[in-house]
Amino acid sequence: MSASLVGDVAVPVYVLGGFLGAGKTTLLNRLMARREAENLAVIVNDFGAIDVDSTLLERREEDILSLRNGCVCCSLQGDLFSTIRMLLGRTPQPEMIVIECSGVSRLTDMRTALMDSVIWRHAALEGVLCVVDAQSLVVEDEGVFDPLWIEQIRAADLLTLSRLDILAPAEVDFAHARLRNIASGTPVVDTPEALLAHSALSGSGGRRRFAAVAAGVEGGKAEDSFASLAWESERPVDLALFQETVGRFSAQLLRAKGILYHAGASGSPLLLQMVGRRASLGPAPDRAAADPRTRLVFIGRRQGFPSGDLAEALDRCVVTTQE
Ligand SMILES: Nc1nc2c(ncn2[C@@H]2O[C@H](COP(=O)(O)OP(=O)(O)OP(=O)(O)O)[C@@H](O)[C@H]2O)c(=O)[nH]1
Repeated sequence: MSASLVGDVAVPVYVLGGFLGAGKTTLLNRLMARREAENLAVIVNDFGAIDVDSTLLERREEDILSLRNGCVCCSLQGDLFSTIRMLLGRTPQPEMIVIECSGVSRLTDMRTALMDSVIWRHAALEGVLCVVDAQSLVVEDEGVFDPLWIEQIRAADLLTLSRLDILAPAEVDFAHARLRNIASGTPVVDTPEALLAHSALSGSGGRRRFAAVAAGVEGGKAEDSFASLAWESERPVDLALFQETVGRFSAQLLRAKGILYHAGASGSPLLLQMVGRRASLGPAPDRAAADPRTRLVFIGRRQGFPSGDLAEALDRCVVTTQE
């Protein structure tokens, strides 16, 4: 790294991780809304080939940098370092860099990557935060928890639960208890305010703690166990047929998201969000109109991922004649 590119004080870096659809982007939006005045830079990593997350972030475009089609913890590590270097070369430098990992990033690998001796001196990892879907903690059997999900939870300095708003009080207690079983001793905070006040995110304790908890993890790249399909269309889709198609494939998918242009009466773009079997179609953010095409990403386990069949079925949803 060229000395002329960097300042004297290391820029703090925060890693935001969590499994597919856990609520990372939602939380980031909430955190950024509370730190509006600051000169934050956000690096968003989408596992799929289409960048959906930066469309969903309510922040000035120049603050958000997108890395897609892989994971920043492994295949996109070189791109991550180049992006951090580029940010450090800005005048003024960002006050803080937040990296939103893809849902299949291994957080221990992120720690190791960011401990690179040169990067560390100029962009210092202050804390790793993991968002955990409380609803999954409540409804899933412990035996089916994904090993990557467990790894992400255990690698974090700080945990936060999402979807508490849709759980009953007893379920919230149950989710907390289950989380303590997986990662006893790691602090858990429930609100953005508490998160921002926490030492692991305020620069007062993260680095020391970080050094203490860094640990190796066996095995190949986490992303090798997952596959994604990026599907785009210039023409609108038939909404009913699309919904039926996604429903049919949902058992083979872990996550789907993106912008949908349909042939319905209003024609305004929709935002698809599917996490596990839970799917919703709501109004797309205004900035989606800058790129008036349907652009969707589907993610599942590599084994048995229905890439070809799903792409063909989606192609059949495209409206070819005016009805
Ligand atoms: N009710 C409720 N819904 C939430 C909460 N957090 C996230 N969601 C919803 O869960 C879906 C996925 O949220 P995202 O924030 O996009 O999740 P993500 O972890 O960024 O997803 P990936 O980057 O694709 O892994 C969206 O439909 C959100 O609106 C929450 O605290 N409560």
